[in-house]
Amino acid sequence: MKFTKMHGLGNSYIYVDGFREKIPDEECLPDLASEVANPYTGIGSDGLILILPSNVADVRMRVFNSDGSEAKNCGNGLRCVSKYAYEQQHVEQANFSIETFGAIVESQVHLDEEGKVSEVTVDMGVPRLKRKEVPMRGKGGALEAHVIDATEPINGNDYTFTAVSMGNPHAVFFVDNFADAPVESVGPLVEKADLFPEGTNVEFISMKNTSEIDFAVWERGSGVTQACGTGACAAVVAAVLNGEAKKDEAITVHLPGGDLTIHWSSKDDHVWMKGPAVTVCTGTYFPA
Ligand SMILES: N[C@@H](CCC[C@H](N)C(=O)O)C(=O)O
Repeated sequence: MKFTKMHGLGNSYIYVDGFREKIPDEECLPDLASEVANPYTGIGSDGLILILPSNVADVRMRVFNSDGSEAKNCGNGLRCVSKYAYEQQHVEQANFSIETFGAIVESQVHLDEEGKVSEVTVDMGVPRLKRKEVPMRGKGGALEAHVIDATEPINGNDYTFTAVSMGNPHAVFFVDNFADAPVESVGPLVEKADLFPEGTNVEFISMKNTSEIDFAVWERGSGVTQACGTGACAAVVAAVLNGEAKKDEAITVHLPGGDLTIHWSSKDDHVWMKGPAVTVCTGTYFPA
């Protein structure tokens, strides 16, 4: 199976081109994702992404985490899929659409002087804020309410966070001491809490000022990663909802792997993400 390894700020996936390659049977995909992600016996990545033809958009993206679970969205993946689709001429224009699990997003590639895609802007759509949309468990009217700076019990302790869906779920924690953010202790505990029927990605953020955010993440299905594009969008949404940042202002999110520029537009409520996409290598993988 031919593959391309790409990363967005160190959040790396193995990309398989379904326009050219026969994609393995559906039931094999979770195991394949775990296998290719393994740094010792596989290629090494945060998961697997399929680039596929679409009936409703120019390209379709499917994302599998390194534990084999399928995710509904991936911001860094969208930028890498955009670079791949443009450079491999699956699309002809610099602006095109990508089908994700349940949504269609618009992407625009930016070229360097050699005509290669260096950066990509993606319209990440409208954040979903209702408890039932995240999704989070709750009763009656609470399911319609937003979860902003809310304190919820998890495994007998109280945790305060803001919940945002960017097509996938995020629990965003503001931390005072960013260097000591409990990413590896609180991250997995919240990821798998019963409160989140589909699990959640968990972000720890700290405002440097009103236009810069320090960011660390525990990703659902992959653990600590260098970057999470949807997580960075959720962080900006959480910052605005908590009065720490403003809509329509470009916010720089400092992730472990580098910076993303995000803004939440008041015009149409859409969140926009701009950042790099990088090709690491291509090769042939021999499935077990
Ligand atoms: N790294 C991604 C998100 C990948 C999926 C996520 N772990 C989930 O299960 O929702 C990004 O850049 O957004």
